[in-house]
Amino acid sequence: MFRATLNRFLSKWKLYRHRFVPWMVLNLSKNEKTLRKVSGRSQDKLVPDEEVCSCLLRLFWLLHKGNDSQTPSALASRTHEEFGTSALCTREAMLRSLGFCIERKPSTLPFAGTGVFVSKGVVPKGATVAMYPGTVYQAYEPILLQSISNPFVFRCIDGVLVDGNDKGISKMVFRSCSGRDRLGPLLTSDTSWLTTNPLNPLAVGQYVNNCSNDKSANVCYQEYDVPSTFPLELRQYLPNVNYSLDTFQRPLRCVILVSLREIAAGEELFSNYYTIIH
Ligand SMILES: C[S@@+](CC[C@H](N)C(=O)[O-])C[C@H]1O[C@@H](n2cnc3c(N)ncnc32)[C@H](O)[C@@H]1O
Repeated sequence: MFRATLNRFLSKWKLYRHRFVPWMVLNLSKNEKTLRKVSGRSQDKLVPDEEVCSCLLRLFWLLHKGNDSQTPSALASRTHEEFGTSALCTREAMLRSLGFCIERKPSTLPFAGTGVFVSKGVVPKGATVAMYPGTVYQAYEPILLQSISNPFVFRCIDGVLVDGNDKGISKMVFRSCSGRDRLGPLLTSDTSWLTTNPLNPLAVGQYVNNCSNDKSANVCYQEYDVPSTFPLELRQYLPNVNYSLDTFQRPLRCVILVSLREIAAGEELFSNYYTIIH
């Protein structure tokens, strides 16, 4: 009995420790060696930034066309129920612009909670399948409090952290930073990923589970720094925000999930939590 509980705790810890900031800091160099061994190509982008950008723009323009009758502040003040009725439209926009839909459902893995599945269409190899939403912290910024018991903190290769937790203090921080950065009535980030029906249907990447021996990775993480040329009116669909105002000048870091092979409808997405991205 005690042994079974201990084993359960140890296997949970093995998955969580890669998201626990003090552990990450203490194991940085060791991790990077392991990660390089696991991923083999820790430095390379699978898909060029231009391709990622054009895919996001295709989806965002379509979402925008559906929403342009409403002001950004009206969109921001929508209730969960109103988002619920528009979930169909956002999925329709995703299917039309990308050729597939994804959604959150109970994972096929026992005790793994929620996972992300392809629900319609086929994901081709090298497609932008999801985005990792959350507050972006530079390596020197304070995140210890937010990271406690938080399995959603993602570390990029340069030490930048993305907190994709949609609950508690993480949720409050995201909302507050997003409100701070709005330009008059114009929003520069999307807070609806904190609800059950994100306006940007890609913004569920934080729920992708880790691969295992019998469920190999079909997606991997890749950094995408939003260029200054990214249309201002479409920034309201980006599910990331900088923690500090002094980082407002640098390109916003987004993390996307790229398909490693063709993925059919019904399949669950799995990443490798060890994979370092660039
Ligand atoms: C970033 S969250 C992923 C979303 C999570 N499934 C949920 O419902 O909140 C990471 C956590 O999911 C669970 N998890 C992820 N991959 C798993 C796996 N292969 N087996 C068991 N649990 C897993 C672990 O609890 C881990 O700490």
